[in-house]
Amino acid sequence: MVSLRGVSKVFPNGNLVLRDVDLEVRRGEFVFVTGVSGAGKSTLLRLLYGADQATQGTVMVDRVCLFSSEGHRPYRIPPRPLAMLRRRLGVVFQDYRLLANRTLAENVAFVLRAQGLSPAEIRRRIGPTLKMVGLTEKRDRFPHELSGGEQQRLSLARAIVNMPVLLLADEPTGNLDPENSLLVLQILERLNSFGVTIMMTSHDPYLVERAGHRVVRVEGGRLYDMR
Ligand SMILES: Nc1ncnc2c1ncn2[C@@H]1O[C@H](COP(=O)(O)OP(=O)(O)OP(=O)(O)O)[C@@H](O)[C@H]1O
Repeated sequence: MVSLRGVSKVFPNGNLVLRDVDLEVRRGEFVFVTGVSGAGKSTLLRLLYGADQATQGTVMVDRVCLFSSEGHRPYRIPPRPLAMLRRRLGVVFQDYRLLANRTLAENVAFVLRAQGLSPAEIRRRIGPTLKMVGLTEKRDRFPHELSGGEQQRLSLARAIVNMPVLLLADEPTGNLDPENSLLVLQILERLNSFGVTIMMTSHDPYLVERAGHRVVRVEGGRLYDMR
């Protein structure tokens, strides 16, 4: 599902964040990406959905090449195939990125509308998605009426409503108390049991330990397989 070969990332200001990193993630895996603040966890995920570009190496996601420096000239995925790939990905951010003036149901519907699905298909998908994240009763509320944990679960609903093959979750439990963190983890595990590949960053050792999934660690620009 994910293949990084010899990937380095240097920001224009000379900041070397990833250095010759290799990573293979198989379809259906659940992988935690750990490391201290500023280690490069978000940068790693951003390379996978094309929000940022590698400087060197090869980045492949679901058999699509996003970047490769192997030819005479670096290959960068053009906007159209990138948009096609992104339809198969779900992305969750720590800061939720919800639409404040739309209800929960509309927040979820928005993603599908942007993808051109019919109103009937959109209606059909909203119910099960909100149910999965435990927000069925709140479908007509607005984001500001939700707790932090509920807002994060809504952002999760938006990421999974298009049935992604790969879910990239950047600190989805970063702002949550232990109880809500566990709830988010359980939803991700349920998705994973349906075959969705999950990559999640976290600096919560308790959560990572408890979950028992594969762990990779970003440290000093390198990537280490921990478990
Ligand atoms: N656009 C940029 N230009 C220069 N440096 C950047 C840029 N974006 C990120 N960085 C630097 O790259 C490093 C890695 O950042 P990144 O956000 O990937 O870390 P992280 O491990 O996700 O941290 P956190 O856990 O705090 O979210 C940091 O030192 C950061 O300052």
